[in-house]
Parts: sequence; structure tokens; C-alpha cells
Amino acid sequence: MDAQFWHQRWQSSRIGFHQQEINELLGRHWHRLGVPEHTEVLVPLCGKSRDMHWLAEQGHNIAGFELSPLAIRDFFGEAGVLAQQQKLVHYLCWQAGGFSLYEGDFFQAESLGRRFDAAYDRAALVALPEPLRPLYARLLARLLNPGAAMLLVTLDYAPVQHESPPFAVNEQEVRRLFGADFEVTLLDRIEEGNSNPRVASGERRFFDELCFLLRRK
Ligand SMILES: C[S@@+](CC[C@H](N)C(=O)[O-])C[C@H]1O[C@@H](n2cnc3c(N)ncnc32)[C@H](O)[C@@H]1O
Repeated sequence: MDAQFWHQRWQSSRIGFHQQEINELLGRHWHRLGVPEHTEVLVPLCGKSRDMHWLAEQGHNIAGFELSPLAIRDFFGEAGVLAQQQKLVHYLCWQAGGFSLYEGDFFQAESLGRRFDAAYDRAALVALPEPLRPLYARLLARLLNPGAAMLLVTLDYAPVQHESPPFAVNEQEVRRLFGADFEVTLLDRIEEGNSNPRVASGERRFFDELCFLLRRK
């Protein structure tokens, strides 16, 4: 998935990953991380996710990273907010209220010289092809301070597809990717069963959403 893939998805509004509702696992488990109010939450590959509004309502500031200017424009536009823009070396930073959305490649994030105490990933790790996932995990380890907490939501389904996201990232893979730098706890698993159309049709045997707490060692 190169940048062009994602730009085209946004240009043609093929954004089936975008949820109108707040992610159920976020609402159910965020408080278990014990992240103090006012802590800035890192949201990699953020799209225009409404989950960022929910996190802001819990008293957090948001540092989102997103390739697509359309996603960021829509995020602020749909909220009826005018964002200020600031050009940085690798990013255009859009800022309004407690939101700083960095337009550009998340893999350049260290160039900002910043560290975070909390992070949230829904549909970010599973959007990355397999060779990029270890790089993503190692980058997060460098961006998060010791003791920092991250809520990670992944998908596990079978049979797996390798061509296009969302990719299946099961518990074993999460432990392999993050186990060296994070304590990994599986908090929850939602089994969609026949409420998932592809399971109901027999195309997939199962389709689960997994939720992990990652604590930076
Ligand atoms: C599957 S979507 C998920 C978006 C969001 N997390 C959500 O829950 O709606 C993945 C997003 O990551 C963005 N993206 C992909 N690769 C990226 C990268 N290297 N840096 C920043 N954003 C990226 C895409 O443009 C897309 O909006």
C-alpha cells in the first residue's frame, strides 16, 4: 500500500473503514489504561476518525498523523472548525482546539522530536502490509515514553487476505511485533459471527475484533 493507494481511496471516497459511531472497544476499555486528563494521545494513521472527538471529550489533546489532506480537511470541516496550518519539514500541521493533525507520512514522526504518553490505534496496524508492521511497532516503541499506554484494536479473520487492507493481525502476531518493548494484554475479543455478512455467506469462517493494552516497558 503506497501513498498513492490511500490518496486514491480518499479521492474516490472509498473509505469503508470510516465509522460513523465511536469504536465500541475504545468506549469500553479506554478508562482501563488510566491515562490522566490533558495527556496528549498519539493517533497514527488517523483518517478522519470520530474516535478522536471522543478522546478529546475525555479531556485529551490529540496528535494525529494522516497522509491525506482530504481526510484532515473533512475532519475539521465536519466539526465546523477552521484549522490553522503550519508548515514543518516533513508535515503540514493542521491545528484547532486540542487537535494537531500532521499531514504526511507517519514514518517520519521522529523528525518532530516529540515523545508521547498515550496512543490509540484502530485500523492503523491492520492497514499496513506485513513488511511494514515491524517498522511500525519499533517506531511506536521509540515515540512512547516508558510507562506509556496504548489501546490497539486489530482484526482477526480467516481465511486471511493478503492483497488489500484490512489485514488480519492476530494475537500471536501482536505479541511477536510488540512483545520486546511492551507488556501486551489482550483485553477483549468481539466475535462478529453471522452478523458479519462474509461470515454469514460462508466466505469467511470467522471475523473477530481484538483489543489490546500495550504498556511501554
Ligand atoms: C484504514 S484507514 C483508518 C483510519 C482511522 N484510523 C479510522 O479508524 O478511521 C488508514 C488510514 O491511514 C492513512 N495512512 C496510510 N499510510 C499512512 C502513513 N504512512 N502515514 C500516515 N497516514 C497513513 C490512510 O490515508 C488512511 O486514512
